[in-house]
Amino acid sequence: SFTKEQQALMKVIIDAYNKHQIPQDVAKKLLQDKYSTEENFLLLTEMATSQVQVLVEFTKNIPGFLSLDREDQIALLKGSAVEAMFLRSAQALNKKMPIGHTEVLEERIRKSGISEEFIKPMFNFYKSIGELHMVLEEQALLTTITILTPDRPYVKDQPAVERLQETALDLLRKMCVLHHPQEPQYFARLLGRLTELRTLSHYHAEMLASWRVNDHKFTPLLCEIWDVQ
Ligand SMILES: CC(C)c1onc(-c2c(Cl)cccc2Cl)c1COc1ccc(-c2ccc3c(C(=O)O)c[nH]c3c2)cc1
Repeated sequence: SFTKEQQALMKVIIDAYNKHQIPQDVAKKLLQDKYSTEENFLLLTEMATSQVQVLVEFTKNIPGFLSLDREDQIALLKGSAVEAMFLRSAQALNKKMPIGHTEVLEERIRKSGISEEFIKPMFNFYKSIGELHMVLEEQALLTTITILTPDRPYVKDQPAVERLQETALDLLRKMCVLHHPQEPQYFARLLGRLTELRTLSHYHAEMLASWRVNDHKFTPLLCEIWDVQ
């Protein structure tokens, strides 16, 4: 059973997760009929930029986040942006998006100039997330826990971040027991995805480098959060 504080925390996180979504008009652009590698890259850049804005707004709603040292807030956002976007794009690809959206997003990711060596682990991850059949609360808490990772580069007050992350981990553990009573290992499986996210984050740094070699341009927001250009 959940304490009063845990119920309040879950409500705040779920409301923020539902409130901060990519605007429909941006998501709809995925359906336009141009499928060149260039066009796919431009659309994905627009999605990522919109997703980062959504991520910043969501993060500001995490109880305790705005009380952290300001520079640590930036370090946590920069350190978790790629992982949070893997989780969000995984949920988009696995949820029954409006007809055709899922296939279109997958198609554009596969044909955006990402080399095959990264496509494989990326779509294995998407599949492994889909197989978990997470409920919304688990998705929102897993994203929260990823953002509140204490050992990101340049975080000064790690214990303060640890305390916030532990609160979210306690809540996620109970959520897993509630929604997956037949699977005592479910919580451990979810945390295993966080390890896979770190690996993907390293692949992503190489993806960025290879896009840049081919003179692909990113938006100012992405350049800032990914320290490129
Ligand atoms: C700069 C570009 C080329 C880039 O670089 N690395 C990655 C990238 C890639 Cl290719 C894969 C994983 C992570 C990253 Cl950062 C990307 C593209 O990133 C994204 C981010 C997020 C979405 C995304 C999210 C939600 C939804 C959604 C819903 O919620 O209803 C409906 N449509 C959605 C689309 C798509 C693409």
